[in-house]
Amino acid sequence: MSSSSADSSADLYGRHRRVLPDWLALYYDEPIELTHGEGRHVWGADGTKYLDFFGGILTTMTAHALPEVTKAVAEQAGRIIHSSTLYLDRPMVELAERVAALSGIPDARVFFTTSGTEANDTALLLASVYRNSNAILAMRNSYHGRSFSAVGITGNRAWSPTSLTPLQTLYVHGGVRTRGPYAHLDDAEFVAACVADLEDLLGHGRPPAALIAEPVQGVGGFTSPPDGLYAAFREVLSARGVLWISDEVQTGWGRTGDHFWGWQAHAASGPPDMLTFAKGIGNGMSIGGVVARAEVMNCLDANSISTFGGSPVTMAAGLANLTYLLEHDLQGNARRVGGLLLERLRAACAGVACVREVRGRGLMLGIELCEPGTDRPSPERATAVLEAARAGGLLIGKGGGHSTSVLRIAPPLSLTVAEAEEGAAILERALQAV
Ligand SMILES: Cc1ncc(COP(=O)(O)O)c(C=O)c1O
Repeated sequence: MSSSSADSSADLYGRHRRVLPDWLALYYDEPIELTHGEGRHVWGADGTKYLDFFGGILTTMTAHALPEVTKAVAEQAGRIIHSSTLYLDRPMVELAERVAALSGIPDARVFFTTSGTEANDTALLLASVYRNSNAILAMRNSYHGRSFSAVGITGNRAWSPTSLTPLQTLYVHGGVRTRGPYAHLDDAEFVAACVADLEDLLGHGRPPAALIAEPVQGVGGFTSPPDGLYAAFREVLSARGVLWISDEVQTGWGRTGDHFWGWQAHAASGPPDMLTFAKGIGNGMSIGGVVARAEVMNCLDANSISTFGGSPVTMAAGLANLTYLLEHDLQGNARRVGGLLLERLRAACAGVACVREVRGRGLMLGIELCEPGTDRPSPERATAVLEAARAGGLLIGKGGGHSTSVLRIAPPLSLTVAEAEEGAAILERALQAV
């Protein structure tokens, strides 16, 4: 079944440590080697079955080993694996048509990449050229990827190892409602204070090309801005011609339940000028991309390609996955089962002293942990709960920016009610144990 016939997972870990970078994040004291999956479950090399509440960091959107996707990939691989953007690529055109129609962006053009990072890099390039400015506004606590430009605009120091960046970034308040200098204000006052900050920032330096924002901060710990904040920002920015880039890498494809895209929760401000996507669309195959108004997308006057972007095999996976997602209304399932799971988790956490907040939308739920009786984040407890959940047969994620004190729950969108109950019970026991 796996390379475990050659050596154990522990030996593999030793080899991993010798040949891969130290900064490559691995979960668990004894990291898990996954060999296969089915539906919402995965199996370790030692035969242990896990209920998967993190879906490969929100990439397994529909289900593990979904037969429709596997078949589409195998059939396309049997025809041609790669042709590059130099030749016509039918699956790419067909997926672009569907994504453009779904995006809500008028006169939309789609450019496919191989990751969320590359998608954001492309959006930043387009914005900079379109506006003739390399100044970018980004939200505090955000995460946008690991390229030089993307880490440069990532407002989460834990993920941004350099202050040297090709872009001039200005960080805007508002990503995190409950921490920072404005934590004591109510929502309306908070919005007003953040807008005043933004206006102040706009008074300095060169006019920014764009603001990039996640509708719900993902790596930052599944935090949503208060109602009205993004709409108020949009009003200030569009009056000055500053573009809005919605980073939908985590929030796209119905993940948040109520909406297909995260930006739709802030719909008063209309569709963004650009949106970037990745993760779930390929159900694990590497697809990323940018959707932009034609005028913005076509502003480049130099040739540009992505050798592997839009590759037929990944596009075939995307088409099959998207079809399944829509035909089975997995967004609706995320809303219903996610709502039940949220309720169940809130009940499980009531009275647990180290739980600061249980929050989220759809199947993007977070449990923030703190030192009991204080407001101090507790990354140690988050790690301990992660380990205890694993011991109980459940895989979850963690996040939360600098402190990594938020348990992140983001199962495949086909999660059943029974599985939600089962996972919540395991988590409840793990929290009690910690
Ligand atoms: C919101 C957001 N943007 C961009 C990225 C980068 O995507 P990738 O890891 O595919 O490069 C991530 C990855 O977690 C993300 O969460």
